Amino acid sequence: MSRTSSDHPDSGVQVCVIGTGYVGLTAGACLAYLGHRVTCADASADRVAALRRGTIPIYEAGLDELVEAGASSGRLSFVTSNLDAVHDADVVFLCLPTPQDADGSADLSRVLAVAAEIGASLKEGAVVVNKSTVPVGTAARVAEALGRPDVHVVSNPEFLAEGSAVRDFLNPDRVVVGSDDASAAERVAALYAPLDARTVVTDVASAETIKYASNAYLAIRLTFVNSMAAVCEASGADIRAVTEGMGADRRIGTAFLKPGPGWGGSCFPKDTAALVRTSEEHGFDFSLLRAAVDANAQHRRWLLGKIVGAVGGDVRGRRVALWGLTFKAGTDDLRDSPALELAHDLVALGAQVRAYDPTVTTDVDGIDVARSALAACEDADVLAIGTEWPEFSEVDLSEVASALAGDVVVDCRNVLDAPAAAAAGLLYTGVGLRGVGVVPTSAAVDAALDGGTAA
Ligand SMILES: NC(=O)c1ccc[n+]([C@@H]2O[C@H](COP(=O)([O-])OP(=O)(O)OC[C@H]3O[C@@H](n4cnc5c(N)ncnc54)[C@H](O)[C@@H]3O)[C@@H](O)[C@H]2O)c1
Ligand SMILES: O=c1ccn([C@@H]2O[C@H](COP(=O)(O)OP(=O)(O)O[C@H]3O[C@H](CO)[C@@H](O)[C@H](O)[C@H]3O)[C@@H](O)[C@H]2O)c(=O)[nH]1
Repeated sequence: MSRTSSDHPDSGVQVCVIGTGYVGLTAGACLAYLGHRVTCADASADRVAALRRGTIPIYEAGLDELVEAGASSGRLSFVTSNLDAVHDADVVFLCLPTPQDADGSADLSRVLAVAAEIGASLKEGAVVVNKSTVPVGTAARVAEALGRPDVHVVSNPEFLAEGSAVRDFLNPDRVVVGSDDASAAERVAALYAPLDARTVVTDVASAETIKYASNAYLAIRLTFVNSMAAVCEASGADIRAVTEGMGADRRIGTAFLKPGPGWGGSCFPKDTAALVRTSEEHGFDFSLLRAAVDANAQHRRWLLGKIVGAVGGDVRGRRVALWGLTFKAGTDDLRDSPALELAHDLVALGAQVRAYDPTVTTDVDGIDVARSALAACEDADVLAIGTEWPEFSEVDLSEVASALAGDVVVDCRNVLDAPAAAAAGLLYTGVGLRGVGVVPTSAAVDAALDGGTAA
C-alpha cells in the first residue's frame, strides 16, 4: 500500500524524537504520517546527513517510503542538535539506547544525560515521553534530570518488532500510556488517535513494567518451545505437529511457537536480564526467568553440538558454511544474534566459518562473508542454517550437495524441506523434527568451550 503525507490531516502538534534508530526513526516517520510535525534529532552526524539525503541507515520494510513522504511534505526533518529539536516541541520522545550494564541492569546513562541536556530548553508545559525500554522508576529519574516541575514524564513503551516495525507501529495490538498526570497521558494518547488502536492508559510504574513483562513472557514461551523441540527430537515426536496442535488452543495461539537456535536480538537478552535485576533489587528472585535465560544458552549449545557432531566431534581446521548472521530474518541487526554467536563459538573451537547473509556484505568480527549461499558452501564440511531468510528455501539443494565437501545440513530454523534435502543426497537435521537423520551431538563441545580449549 502506498502511503502519502496527505493520508492524515495536519494535527498542528510539534513532536520531537531524540534518537533515530530502529525505534526513533520508525516512530518519527509514522508520527509524521499520522499528521504530526516531527523533528528527529540524532547525535550521529553521519546518520542525520544520510537521512537528509533520503538514505535509510537501517533495513526495515516500508520505512524508506514513509521517510520520503514525510520529508517531501515538510512534516519530517532531521537535525543533529537535541536542543534545536526540542525548543518548540509539544511532546518529546526519548528513543535512546538502554543497553545491558555489567550487572544485568539497563544502562540509563544516555536517557538521563539527554534529559539533563534538554531540560532547560523545553517549552513551557511540554511532555517528555520515555519510549526507550526503561525499568520501573525511570520516569521519576528522568523528571529529576529534566529539573522542570511544569514538564510531565510519560511512559509510552514501544512494542514494534524489527522487520515489521512500520506495520507494527501503525497496527499495534495496543498503545500503552503511563502517567501520573491524566492530561499528559491524554496528550500522548491523542497522538495515536488516527490508529484507532486499543489504548491502555495506566500509572507510570505499570506502563514501564508492561514492556518488560511482555518481552520476558515471550522469551519464556520460546524457551519452552525450544525445550519441547529437544524433547520431541529425542522421543520421536515432531515439534511442527506439536506446536500446530498446541496453537489451535485459543488460550495458547499460534504466534511465537517456532523453534530456532535460541532467542536473541537487541531486546530479549537485555530486557530479560534487566527484569531479573529489577526483581532482585526489589527482593524477589525471579527464578523462572533466570532458568529461561540459562535454558536459552543451553539450547544454543545443543545445536552447536550438532554442528560439531556432524564433523565427527572435532571442528578444528574444518570448514563450516553458515547461512544467516542476523538475529532473525527481515532485519540487518546483528546485536545479540544467535547465528553470529554460533559462528563465534565455532571459531573459538577452531573451525573456519564462511557465512552468507543477504544483508551482510562485509566480513563481521573476523567471520568470512561469502557473496552467495552457494559460495558459502564451497568445500565446506557441513552447512548450518542460523537465520530463517526465506530465500534459503529457494536454493537448489542438488547444487548445495555438489558444492559441499561433506553431506550434513544442520538447519537450526527448520527452513529447508527435509524430503527434498534427502532426495539431493544430504543428511539433514533440524530442530525437533521427527525421523530426519539425527546427527549425534558432541559432548566435547561443552568441555571445550567452558574449559577454553579446542575440542
Ligand atoms: N529495536 C527494537 O526493535 C526495539 C523495539 C522496542 C523498544 N526498543 C527500545 O528502544 C530503545 C532504542 O532502541 P533502538 O533499537 O532504536 O536503538 P538504536 O541503537 O537503533 O538507536 C538509538 C539511536 O540513538 C542515537 N543516540 C545515542 N545517544 C544519543 C544522544 N545523546 N542524543 C541523540 N541521539 C543519540 C544513536 O545515534 C542511535 O541512532 C531501547 O531502549 C530499546 O530497548 C527497541
Ligand atoms: O516463533 C519465534 C519467534 C521469535 N523467535 C526469536 O525470538 C527473537 C526475538 O524475535 P522478535 O520478537 O520477532 O524480534 P524483536 O525485533 O527482537 O522484537 C521483540 O523485542 C522488541 C524490543 O523490545 C519488542 O518491541 C517486540 O514486541 C518483541 O517481539 C529472535 O531471535 C527470533 O528469531 C523464535 O525463535 N521463534
